[in-house]
Amino acid sequence: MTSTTLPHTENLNVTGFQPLVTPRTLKAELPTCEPAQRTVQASRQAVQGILRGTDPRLLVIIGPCSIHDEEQAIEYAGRLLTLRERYRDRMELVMRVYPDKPRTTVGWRGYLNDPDMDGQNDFNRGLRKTRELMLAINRMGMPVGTELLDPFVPQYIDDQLSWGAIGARTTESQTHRAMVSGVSAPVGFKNGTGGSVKLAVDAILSARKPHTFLGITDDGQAAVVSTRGNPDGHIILRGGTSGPNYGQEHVKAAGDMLEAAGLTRALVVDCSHHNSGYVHDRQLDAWHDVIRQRVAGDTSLRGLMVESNLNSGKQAIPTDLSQLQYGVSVTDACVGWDTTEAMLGWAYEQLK
Ligand SMILES: O=C[C@H](O)[C@H](O)COP(=O)(O)O
Ligand SMILES: C=C(OP(=O)(O)O)C(=O)O
Repeated sequence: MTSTTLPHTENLNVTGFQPLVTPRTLKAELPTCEPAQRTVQASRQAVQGILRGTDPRLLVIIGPCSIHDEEQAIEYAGRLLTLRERYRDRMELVMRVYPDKPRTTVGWRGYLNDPDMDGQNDFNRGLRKTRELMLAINRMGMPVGTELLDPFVPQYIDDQLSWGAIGARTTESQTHRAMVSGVSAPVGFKNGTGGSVKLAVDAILSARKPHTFLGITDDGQAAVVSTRGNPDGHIILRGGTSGPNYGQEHVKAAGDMLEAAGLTRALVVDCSHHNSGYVHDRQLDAWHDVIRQRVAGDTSLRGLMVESNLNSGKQAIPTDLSQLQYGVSVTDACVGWDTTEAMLGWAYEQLK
């Protein structure tokens, strides 16, 4: 067979390649600064201390399900910062800044993937805007936590993260476990969507070890990446298809599983997702229950996650983006600001 008659066998389903900005270029355009670095360093240490049991405070990761508007995110960060400072002797507040969203099937994949919400998927602009936003929030003094989904992304924002998460849909993925082994901040693994906590325990064990995998360098060169291992992996209980898993029996079972694996009995509970049945106000049930368990003496409960926004509920993304409602989630429904304030104030009193 001559080359002209060879069948075409590659890139049959690929429609394009576009150059990606390098991490070094982006960091040169948006360099970190002393106030941001101080926020990150202090909060990482606080989170590590809470997870390792040397800091008795409660970790609270709270904020919108997804970011879609930087001005609203900054307004939320400013309000949360006031509460962070007010409650800092009993709680370490980290803001959920989630620009990279996993989807069950398809849907808008977030500010990092499609910052203009127009289906153009301008990743270069999304990465720029994401780094710019995280830097601005850290500069204010508000620490940032995010879900790490696309394996290239940490190279662009690792220096801005106080805490990271691997989502329920990717906790079992070897790629994500290996990626976490190189992340500079503590990272929580959600239990699987089916409810399996074992997946998250396996993920912690894997991410603690050194790994070698394929990634990119700061210069955007494809590379074989070698890592040291991340000692601060932990479980995030988020419920599963069979129901919530924040009750006492589930918390005990997860703690026992960690202990049997030789790991610290340290848990974060996500009040949202299957723990709220995706009904935003039901996050309060988990919030109250878990804080009561902790106050009653369960020291394995180190942290809580809440999906909260300026305004409550959720909205579908309209074709005409000028119709978007201000401060309302475009992914999962969130509690609004008044509820957020009341939840944190109540917890502060209970944690006396
Ligand atoms: O946290 C947000 C969502 O639960 C997650 O991105 C999955 O969303 P979907 O089931 O609407 O695709
Ligand atoms: C997608 C999220 O959660 P989960 O992975 O638990 O569905 C999230 O926290 O935004």
